Amino acid sequence: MTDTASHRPPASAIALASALQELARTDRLLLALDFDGTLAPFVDVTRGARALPESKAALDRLEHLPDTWVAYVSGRPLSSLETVTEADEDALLVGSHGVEIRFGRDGVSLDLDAREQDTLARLGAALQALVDDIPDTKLETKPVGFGVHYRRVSAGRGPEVVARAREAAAAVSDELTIRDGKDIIEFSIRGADKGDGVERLREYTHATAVLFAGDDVTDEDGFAVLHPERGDVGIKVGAGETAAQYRVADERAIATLLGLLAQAREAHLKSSTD
Ligand SMILES: O=P(O)(O)OC[C@H]1O[C@H](O[C@H]2O[C@H](CO)[C@@H](O)[C@H](O)[C@H]2O)[C@H](O)[C@@H](O)[C@@H]1O
Repeated sequence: MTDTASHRPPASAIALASALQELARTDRLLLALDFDGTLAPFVDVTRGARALPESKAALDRLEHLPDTWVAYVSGRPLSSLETVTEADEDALLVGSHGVEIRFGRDGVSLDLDAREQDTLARLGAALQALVDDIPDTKLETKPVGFGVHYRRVSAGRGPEVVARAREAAAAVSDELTIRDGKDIIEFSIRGADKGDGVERLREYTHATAVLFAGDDVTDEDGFAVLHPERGDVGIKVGAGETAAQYRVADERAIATLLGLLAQAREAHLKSSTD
């Protein structure tokens, strides 16, 4: 097998603990975190998802420390991300897979042109007709696209939903960005990705090292822009091929790591002011 980043087995737990200790000592630390499947366990009702309390507590500690930023990088629309993260108005949020950005009180304007608005309207109509026709599917409307959810569809019928959604979308436009997620297929009229979001965050915070964690295929764009040789740390949550250096089992493991990182960062900042 070729030793490309995505085929290399992620390093051990001991190596990860040591990388986090090193990360805690960086001058300007950015945590850029995927939400669903990384901080929050999956649930049927999308607006009901919340970060595990242990993760939320660790992130609250971290975001109150000097030279430390916590950002959420998600496929969710910003409005939905604001709700589920319970973020305050200073939060750093990247929504819609990198298309929507809200850094603190600076808003975001998408300025869709007439052609984009038309494509969006026709795409919405086509996918709405589809979910109306397939029981237990649901359409999620996003500022630049739509997600067809099929978590509640009976086992084994997912591929059929995906195939029919692809077909319906293809009839509208052949220029869509298509993302297969966990029990969701998404179509977007704009093509930014989570890597763009992480890069924007890095520029905005002037971070000297970045932690990015994610569970899904779309998070691979985030791992791809990391620089491990400069101290960045990428953590894949769960199974699947990845370019991340490290892997953990689930959201609970992420909560534990965030607690350890908060402790190490607090200790480092305290020792540098003593
Ligand atoms: O980038 P993420 O923060 O991981 O967001 C990815 C998608 O998350 C949401 O859908 C997923 O979570 C739902 C709630 O647990 C679950 O019901 C669904 O099956 C999952 O696909 C969100 O609704 C999507 O917009 C995001 O793209």
